[in-house]
Amino acid sequence: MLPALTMGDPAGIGPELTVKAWEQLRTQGEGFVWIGDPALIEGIPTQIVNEPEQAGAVFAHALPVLPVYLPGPVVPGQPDSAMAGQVIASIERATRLALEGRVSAVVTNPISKAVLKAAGFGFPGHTEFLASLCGVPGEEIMMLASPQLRVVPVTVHVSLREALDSLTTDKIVQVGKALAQALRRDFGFEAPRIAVAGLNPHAGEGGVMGLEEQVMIEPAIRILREAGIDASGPYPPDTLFTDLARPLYDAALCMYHDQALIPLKTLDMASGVNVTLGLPIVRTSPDHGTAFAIAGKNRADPTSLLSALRLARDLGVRRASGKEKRP
Ligand SMILES: NC(=O)C1=CN([C@@H]2O[C@H](COP(=O)(O)OP(=O)(O)OC[C@H]3O[C@@H](n4cnc5c(N)ncnc54)[C@H](O)[C@@H]3O)[C@@H](O)[C@H]2O)C=CC1
Ligand SMILES: NCC(=O)COP(=O)(O)O
Repeated sequence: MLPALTMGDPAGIGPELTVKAWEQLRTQGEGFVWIGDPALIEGIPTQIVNEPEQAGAVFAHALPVLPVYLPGPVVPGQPDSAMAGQVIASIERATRLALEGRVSAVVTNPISKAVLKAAGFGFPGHTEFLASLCGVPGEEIMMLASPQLRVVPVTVHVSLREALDSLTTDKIVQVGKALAQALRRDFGFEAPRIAVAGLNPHAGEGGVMGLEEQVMIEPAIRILREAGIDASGPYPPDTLFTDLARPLYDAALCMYHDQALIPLKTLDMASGVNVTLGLPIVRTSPDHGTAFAIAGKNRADPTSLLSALRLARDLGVRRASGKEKRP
């Protein structure tokens, strides 16, 4: 079974990444089925398939496409909210196929949150939309993973002010527990070590630089530890991601989006992968966005998409073997 790769924003770098991924994978016995408008694909052969099961036999000689036709022409770098319905339909179809067990995973090309919102899309991004499509709204966890670091932000796509207001002990515990479970199930850690970041400079320095560590984060760590999870901290965020610190934990639980994503992307944006934990299906994506400024210029680096496809395969294999072992 192959993963499904969604179209993403047609004016972004998704089509070019799809072409480059096909070129790299076609001789390696791996593949994917792309759900999008074949008119976006340039320079390589495409073949329309009616069912995802046909894609494996096609992949070595053409990009297999489950078609979703756009309502008009696309200019690279110029997003158009008139395309939003098809962008969303591609994600919906991939998810449905994954829930039906007909594709091994959903791998998403980047979408523009602002463009979709302008068209009335009611979700901050894929992460929340996929949880809703899978019938588990609120259980989604966003992880960014690279060979050097795994990070999970407790609060995600909200303003920094809103992130601070919405941070609670309960939320940190909920995300920490889900993270521990995913590290066991999906990443094979028997006793995962979770390093919890502080919120304030110097993790509050004993309350001199903020009280959130004492009133919110430390109690959460205690609850996680009482639940048998190897959580520790809160650690000063400025040294949590150094070369010396990273080998000491398997994932960092961070308090807000940029606390998590800045170190990951600075260390290795090319290999970073976004993984949605807490879903009944496997979903990965590149860690970057639509990169409109370079769309259509043959400058897009497919490494992150290739990493996302590889991780989707590995997670699928691990979940399948976990199921086999259960009584
Ligand atoms: N999973 C998703 O669908 C994601 C979507 N986005 C969306 O992407 C849009 C643009 O976001 P930005 O913050 O500008 O981030 P971005 O990742 O699109 O671009 C940041 C910088 O990195 C470069 N870049 C990104 N990917 C690249 C690649 N594969 N090869 C070469 N250069 C690359 C861009 O040219 C730009 O200079 C936003 O609308 C955002 O919502 C952002 C992150 C993830
Ligand atoms: N910054 C990460 C990000 O935007 C992920 O968005 P999505 O995968 O939820 O669409």
